[in-house]
Amino acid sequence: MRYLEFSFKLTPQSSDFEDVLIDLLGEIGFDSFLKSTAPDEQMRGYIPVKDFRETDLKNCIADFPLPDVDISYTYQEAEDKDWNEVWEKNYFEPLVIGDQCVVAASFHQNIPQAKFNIIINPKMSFGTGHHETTSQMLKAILSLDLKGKKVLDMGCGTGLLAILAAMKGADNCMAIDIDEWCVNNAMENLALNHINNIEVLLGDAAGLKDKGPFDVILANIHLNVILNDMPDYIERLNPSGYFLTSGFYLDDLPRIKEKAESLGLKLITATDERLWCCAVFQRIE
Ligand SMILES: C[S@@+](CC[C@H](N)C(=O)[O-])C[C@H]1O[C@@H](n2cnc3c(N)ncnc32)[C@H](O)[C@@H]1O
Repeated sequence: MRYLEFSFKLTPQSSDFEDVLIDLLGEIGFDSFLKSTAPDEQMRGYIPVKDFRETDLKNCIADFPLPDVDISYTYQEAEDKDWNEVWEKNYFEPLVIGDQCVVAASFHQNIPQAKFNIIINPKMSFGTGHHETTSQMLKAILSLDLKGKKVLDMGCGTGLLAILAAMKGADNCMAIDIDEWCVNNAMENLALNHINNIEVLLGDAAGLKDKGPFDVILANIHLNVILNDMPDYIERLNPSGYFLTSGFYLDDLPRIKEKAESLGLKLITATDERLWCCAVFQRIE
């Protein structure tokens, strides 16, 4: 898939402002980001060429919710083939969640071992475990007993969450993403981890009608998709089943909770890291 690579200059520069911009860009089709790691370095964002509409981007910047932040950008076409190398050289270190879970790439050396060892070749797909939403989802999955459970991972990205669920004993998992690149990358990652009980599909909530039901549904996407598609997800969730969701800010938890409660869910736990929230709900009706 052809991508555009954007460099965003935020003045003043701040990691929190970048997080807010990432959230907004996610809503207009950007699906991968590299935050700045040094003063004067520019944050980068990636969007499939087919999804880019400059008016959406201009509106997004004009409506930026924090006052006194100036945002400018430049862009160029990114070649798919470069990205694995960029990650490999600069960004992707193994993620270690205590002695429970390690996420590493096949090019890493001397990887620490844990109960669940996952290999991911991230390419352009979101979901190496390094984003606060993914790492909180991993921790939430680690806290559940998934033996024999049917799991749905909506917005699977690299497939990382579904892979951990399968390693924890889940059965008949399904992983779905709207982006063909992610679907291919997820299938590659399943093979790398020798997982053969996850079906990966291209699509969104509209394709769920004849699927499931599921005991556990995972959805780390973003606020608008979760609010909009939650009824379709929950229709496929078994009684007492769990809905684990992230991709939104802690400030938006009340909206997510209100929607979830209207669908017969009860909030069990909510965590937050660097403004990002992850919530675990259980179906009580
Ligand atoms: C924030 S990433 C999460 C990836 C991975 N599940 C993780 O936890 O790291 C969101 C993913 O959702 C996908 N996505 C966006 N809108 C979607 C929709 N309406 N239905 C299904 N997937 C969607 C994107 O392509 C992207 O791969």
